[in-house]
Amino acid sequence: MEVLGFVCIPNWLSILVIVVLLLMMYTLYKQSYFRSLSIPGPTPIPFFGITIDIGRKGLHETDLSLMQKYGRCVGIYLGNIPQLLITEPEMIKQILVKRFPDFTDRPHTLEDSKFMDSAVNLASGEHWKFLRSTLSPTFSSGKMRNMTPLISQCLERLICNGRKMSENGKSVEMKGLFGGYTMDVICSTGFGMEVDSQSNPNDPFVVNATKAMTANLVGPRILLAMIFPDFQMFMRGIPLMDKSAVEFFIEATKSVIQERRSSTSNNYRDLIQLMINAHKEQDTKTEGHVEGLSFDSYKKRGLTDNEVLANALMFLLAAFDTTSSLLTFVSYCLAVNQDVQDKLRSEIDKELGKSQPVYDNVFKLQYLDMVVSETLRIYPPARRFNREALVDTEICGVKIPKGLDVNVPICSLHFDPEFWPNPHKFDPERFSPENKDNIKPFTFLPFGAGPRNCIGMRLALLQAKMAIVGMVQNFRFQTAPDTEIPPKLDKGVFTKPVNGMYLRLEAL
Ligand code: HEM
Repeated sequence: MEVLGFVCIPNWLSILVIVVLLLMMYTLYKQSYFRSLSIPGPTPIPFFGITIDIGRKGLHETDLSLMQKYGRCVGIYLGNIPQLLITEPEMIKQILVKRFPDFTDRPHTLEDSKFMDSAVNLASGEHWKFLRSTLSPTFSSGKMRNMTPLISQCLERLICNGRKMSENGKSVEMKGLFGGYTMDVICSTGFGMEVDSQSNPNDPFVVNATKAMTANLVGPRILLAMIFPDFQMFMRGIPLMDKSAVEFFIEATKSVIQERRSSTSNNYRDLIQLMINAHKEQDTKTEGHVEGLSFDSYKKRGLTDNEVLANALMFLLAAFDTTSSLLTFVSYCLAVNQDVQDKLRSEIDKELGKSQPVYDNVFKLQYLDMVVSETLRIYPPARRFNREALVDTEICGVKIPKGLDVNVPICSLHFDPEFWPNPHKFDPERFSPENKDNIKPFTFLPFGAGPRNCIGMRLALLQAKMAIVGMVQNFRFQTAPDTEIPPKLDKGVFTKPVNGMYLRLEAL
């Protein structure tokens, strides 16, 4: 191609320049979204938005500094995907509770395969309503009480393992120890399976759960989806989660289902049995989500095979890392705050002595609840959750267009000095009966809020509280020379110690 009659540019170069120009126009157009809504936020880097910042500083630091600089309602771009970050309690309340019908769904940005759309955490509209109401009874207080003996067995193994590991006086890696306990609880309460992953950290359940949780968030699939959100439908076949790990869990779940269907016993009380009971023989080949199908029609249709599998997998993934992280950080906080540990041990001694923690006594321990709450404030296992605006709307004077991905950055809320004086200080007294009423509603959200909050909250708290009581009755958590203080944290969505959590367990 000739330019001005004398400069000759090769055709490939002209095409390249045109493509680059078109891509620039695309990204500039996408990244002008918040300007037109007059929502403040950082100037995005073309194509990447603020992803480079997140990669460098981590999600926690990035979210915190954005709130400090731009206020409680910030517009950011994940690549070219606009996301609204909200830390204004009144807005959060409106979105999660008061105007819930306008924000029922989670956005399908960076979504996984079609298969996982049938999991309750990703499902939408009437389909979500049907799944949530079918699965919710598994987490009722009656069901939790029935699950207590199963959890007690796992706790006995935890204590026994703690003793073995601490015998040589060396430090113990707590995330691994509690990971095994959490996995055992999930397998027995979710699948009716006895798995001793605590004695065997190489147990395939633990290995595959860890693999499945480590979604490749810097892989080409994610980068392309962030830069070209309009073309996501062409990327859906490429799974986010490790394929072999997902296949492992699908096969394990299928064999439990097969066993149960051929069994005549009706003694099973776990999640998988509840789902099997909600499965109807007719129409099992229908895809999970059916456009336009009403709640009543879903109920009539029953759970499909895919829905049973997807929700079994979700149950495992949602429960494993979150609950084991909570336990890991509680043990760390008790080791570096010996006065708090002493006070907790006194409460346990006074209320329970050496008797076993069970459903009816752990929820009565007030100081235990204060310690767990303060740990969840400083180390919320999940750092963000989100909703999608289903209509064009306005909340507290902010225009929110249909389709916008609205995020609640939990850490920013939990570290806001206006709501939490001296926010970096570990102080369970913030949650004492006298102080609790001063906590501003919607500023403490480790489990989210509203009709779409964490479905497993009660189970997570039960198994975590039982484990803390059991451990404090039998050991003193102590720091060791290899304890990292403060722990270096993972930069992603989940709060975990990057270099493990090494503590000494002094047997009592
Ligand atoms: C300490 C442990 C846990 C923490 C901190 C946690 C935190 C959260 C958060 C922040 C959300 C988003 C809530 C919202 O959008 O309002 C959530 C949702 C969810 N969690 Fe948990 N979770 C934990 C344990 C569990 C367990 C044990 C299970 C399952 C047994 C579970 C299953 C789910 C599911 C299915 C959802 C999606 C609910 C829906 O979309 O309807 N979680 N969790």
